Amino acid sequence: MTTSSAPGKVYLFGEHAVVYGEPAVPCAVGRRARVTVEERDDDRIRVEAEDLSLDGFTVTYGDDPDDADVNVPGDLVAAATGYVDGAVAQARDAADAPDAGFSVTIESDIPLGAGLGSSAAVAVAGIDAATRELGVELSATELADRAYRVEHEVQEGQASRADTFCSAMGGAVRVEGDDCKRLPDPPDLPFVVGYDGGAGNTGELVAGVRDLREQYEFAADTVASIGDLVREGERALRDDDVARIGELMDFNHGLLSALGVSARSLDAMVWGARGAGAMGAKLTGAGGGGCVVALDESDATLTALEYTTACETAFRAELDTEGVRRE
Ligand SMILES: Nc1ncnc2c1ncn2[C@@H]1O[C@H](COP(=O)(O)OP(=O)(O)OP(=O)(O)O)[C@@H](O)[C@H]1O
Ligand SMILES: C[C@@](O)(CCO)CC(=O)[O-]
Ligand SMILES: [Mg+2]
Repeated sequence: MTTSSAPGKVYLFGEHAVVYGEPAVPCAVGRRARVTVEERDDDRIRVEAEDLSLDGFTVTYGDDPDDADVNVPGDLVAAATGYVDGAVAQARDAADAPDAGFSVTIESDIPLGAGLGSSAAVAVAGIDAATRELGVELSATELADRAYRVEHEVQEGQASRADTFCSAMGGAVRVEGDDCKRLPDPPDLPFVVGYDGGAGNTGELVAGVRDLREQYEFAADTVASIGDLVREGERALRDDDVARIGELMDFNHGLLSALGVSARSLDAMVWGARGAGAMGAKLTGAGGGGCVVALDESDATLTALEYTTACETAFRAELDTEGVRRE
């Protein structure tokens, strides 16, 4: 039996634009998905996940999708297992064990579909645990690449390397196309996260921006403007200028909102944070619902979010400098 964990992330800047080759800077945070894998005597996959919004599920399936033994409504099986299935396929490929069967258990404190990179964390930790269970040790770079391939497939070709590279490496990273690098650990960024209890579907939200970008030149210009903003944000990071980082986060939220990926709840939390004196606040990840990230050294934003109707829970998040971890 083998267990690995990997962190979730928040975006300082650049989500969605990074899918079209612009730069992005996500930061790993101290919320993790833990995946335990045990090889089976048969070629079936059994997935047990207790932390899903579905109040947990157990799914056992083989190559024939009709023979799945599930305790969740059938239409949720793909949603619940897509990334795990992809991770298993990558592990079988890496270990040249096409018929390996696994029992997979997932525990996670990363809310699903909330913009904190739960899919990337599950994919990274799942590939690492399954390959090590088969006696293969992959580097963090290869794990990131294989996990990217999972997201790219599940999201039907609409994924960047940002989430999975960040989850594999930890810390703050810069991703632009295939160019992925770990940045020097940024200054002490006082992250506060607000969560509306909802979720967005990354594949659908990314498709919406793709369609806008194809339909309107000014939408493509908006995506390019996010790229310019990220390059300015990198200068602010190098200068340890947290106030300017916050200003750019505010601006980034406005551009994402123009691209249609914010939501009433996310805007309410962003304005609640700003009203409390946060240095900056923006949605994080795919959007559509889920989380916002704000910068505030005081507890004012945390308190303001707790009293914001749209916010189900608010919490502080710390930069996690460790990526995938062998438990
Ligand atoms: N604890 C878990 N157990 C099993 N599958 C999970 C778990 N957490 C996430 N997943 C998988 O990841 C999917 C959510 O991924 P999605 O990309 O839509 O959101 P996210 O990664 O949380 O947010 P974002 O991509 O915006 O950062 C779930 O539908 C499920 O397939
Ligand atoms: C929306 C997006 O940019 C980030 C999702 O967390 C998608 C991706 O980069 O794969
Ligand atoms: Mg995701």
